[in-house]
Amino acid sequence: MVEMALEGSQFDAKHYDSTTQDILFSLCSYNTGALGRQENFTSYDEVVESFEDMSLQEDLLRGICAYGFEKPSSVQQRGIVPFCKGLDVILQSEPGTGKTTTFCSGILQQLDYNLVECQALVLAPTRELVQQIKKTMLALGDYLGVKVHACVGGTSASEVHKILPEGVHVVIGQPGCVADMMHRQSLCPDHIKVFILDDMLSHGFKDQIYDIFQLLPAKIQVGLFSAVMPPEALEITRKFMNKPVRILVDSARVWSGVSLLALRTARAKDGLIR
Ligand SMILES: Nc1ncnc2c1ncn2[C@@H]1O[C@H](COP(=O)(O)OP(=O)(O)OP(=O)(O)O)[C@@H](O)[C@H]1O
Repeated sequence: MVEMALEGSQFDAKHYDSTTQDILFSLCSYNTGALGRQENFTSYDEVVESFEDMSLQEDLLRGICAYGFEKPSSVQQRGIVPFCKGLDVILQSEPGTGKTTTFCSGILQQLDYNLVECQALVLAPTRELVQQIKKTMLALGDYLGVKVHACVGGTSASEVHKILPEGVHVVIGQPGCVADMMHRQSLCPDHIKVFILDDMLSHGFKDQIYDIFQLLPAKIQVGLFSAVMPPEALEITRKFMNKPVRILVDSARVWSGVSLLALRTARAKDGLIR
């Protein structure tokens, strides 16, 4: 989680260089040749300009509203609905543009709250990011009663054994810690139906990500959220994703229509400003 620009002024051209374009292009053309280029992707152009029109559960809408969000960012306008429909999603946009809120909403909408088992697994590269995602998930899911466990390096095995039997809906963690929990069978993957990689691909965790994929159920929704799309993204898409929706949002208009007050309220709640 980084400080965000209120005026959308932080566009960093290096995130959108020709390599990115090449990778997105190769994502399109994988294994299909020019004629079948779109076959490996789901085309999805819908833009939903208000949270109320996204067919979200009442209690999720209440959580979004209580957090101070009035209008979705461009990323959220394009990403929340396909994610809620269970589609695989690749979403690229710069930090601080609303990606975390997008996948948290998508997960919260799809959980079965009568089943207290881990149904969604989120991987993030750092302890701080894991804690921030947990905070957002708990805040948005407050009225739904979501149970979330953060799994970061340094958590003792006995602590994990204490927490997990009480039941969770979502586990968010650093990859080493999550892999360890799964190998020790402290975390049962049988009910996991959503798997998110948040900002993981530029951090060199490929082997751990592959390891975790092998332990997950075969039929799973995958979301790839990142500011950059390194070549590993192509490989993950080929191996593990099913006709994903691609969303690439230019930062210039990402907060268009979102009030300064809403942004300031959310930033204050996130501890980014006083
Ligand atoms: N619709 C909205 N209205 C107002 N504020 C919002 C909205 N969506 C997100 N925010 C706030 O904007 C900030 C960035 O949002 P978020 O964490 O979802 O972005 P991100 O792209 O995941 O960032 P990062 O990549 O740095 O984790 C947070 O403080 C969040 O609370």
